[in-house]
Amino acid sequence: MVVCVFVYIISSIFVYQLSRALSISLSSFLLQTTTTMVLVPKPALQQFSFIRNIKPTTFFSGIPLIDLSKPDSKHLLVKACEEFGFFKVVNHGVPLEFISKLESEAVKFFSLPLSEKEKASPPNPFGYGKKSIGQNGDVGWVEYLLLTTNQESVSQRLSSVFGDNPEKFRCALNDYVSAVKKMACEILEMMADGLKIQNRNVFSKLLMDEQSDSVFRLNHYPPCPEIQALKDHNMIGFGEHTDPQIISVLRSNNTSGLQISLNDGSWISVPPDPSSFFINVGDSLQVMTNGRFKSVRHRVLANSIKARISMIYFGGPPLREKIAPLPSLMEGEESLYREFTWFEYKRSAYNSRLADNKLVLFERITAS
Ligand SMILES: C=C1C[C@]23C[C@@]1(O)CC[C@H]2[C@@]12CC[C@H](O)[C@@](C)(C(=O)O1)[C@H]2[C@@H]3C(=O)O
Ligand SMILES: O=C(O)CCC(=O)C(=O)O
Ligand SMILES: [Fe+2]
Repeated sequence: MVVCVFVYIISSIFVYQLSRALSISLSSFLLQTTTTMVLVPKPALQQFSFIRNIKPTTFFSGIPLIDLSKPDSKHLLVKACEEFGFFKVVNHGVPLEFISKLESEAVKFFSLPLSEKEKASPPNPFGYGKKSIGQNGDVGWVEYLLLTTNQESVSQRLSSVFGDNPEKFRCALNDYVSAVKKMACEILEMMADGLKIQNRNVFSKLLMDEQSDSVFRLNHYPPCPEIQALKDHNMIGFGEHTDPQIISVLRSNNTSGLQISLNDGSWISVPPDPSSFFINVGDSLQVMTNGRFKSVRHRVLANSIKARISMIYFGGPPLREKIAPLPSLMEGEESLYREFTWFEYKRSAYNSRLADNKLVLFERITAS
């Protein structure tokens, strides 16, 4: 009893201190972008989510590393998708020039005054967004640009933001997306080989389809100096989730923040590497492999000192495509999921919160 009262008092003091720490930061503050310092009206930090750090951030050294120039890598690839649903690739063949050109366009865009960036709002389905993620109440310490990879439709709103030279942005985007899509298809073909599937295009053809519903995203996480005062707390930049598509290809600058969840539910920090790509298995690939590959739960924590910029290509199938476990992978197993179209899944995923398990609605109820 005495212990309970003591714990209650201590935790009340802690909650009070934390809420004070957050409310102190309610006046205006400087938001630093990578190139400029701008005075912005002070966001109420209480609106953001925080997580408690159990131990200081240590980088995980066990992230599978796949060298795409080695044909043998297909077995390592399969192992990585089964164990982590996540791996890093080197010798990827994407020209560094394409990466740096798009990164500098992204930095230029995010350094614009808010009123200019907001000309490309709202982000539904494509455009500029800030703080709000999706349409169901999720928030993060992030601003972003969501784009379709369909070349013709980089929207008019973006052209107005890129004013004098929208072609430069469009060109950097097209070069980057084409190269990354090619790499994603090579990876998917190596996966199919590694899984001994006869048709090695079974996954890649979905991204190659003219109607492929793929998305591209630029995220900018400004530094948040105020979290330094919180010592054992971190602010969420992008809340935990799995990506709904088949495969996601992520590249970031040299700022940390990305974490993935392991099978035991623990979170590990991914050391940033601007010259490599990180690959996530998405929900749709989990279904097509009947759960053999795991779609990885991941999140991004805000950094107190440095801005993080990430660019992610989400390779998705055409809307009409039926998604179901591949018969050749079932080997007498029961299907864990009922068949659905990508349209159905996307609609359901986009009606859910970031952290929700979106596949649960599509699982088959088994007899046991
Ligand atoms: C809260 C949401 C944002 C999201 C749509 C959703 O309702 C659930 C999935 C989210 C996600 C995660 C991966 C990609 O960043 C994204 C573009 C996607 O396809 O699914 C986002 C969606 C979004 O930001 O609109
Ligand atoms: O910005 C990042 O590093 C990851 C963001 C992410 O997971 C997403 O946009 O789906
Ligand atoms: Fe993601």
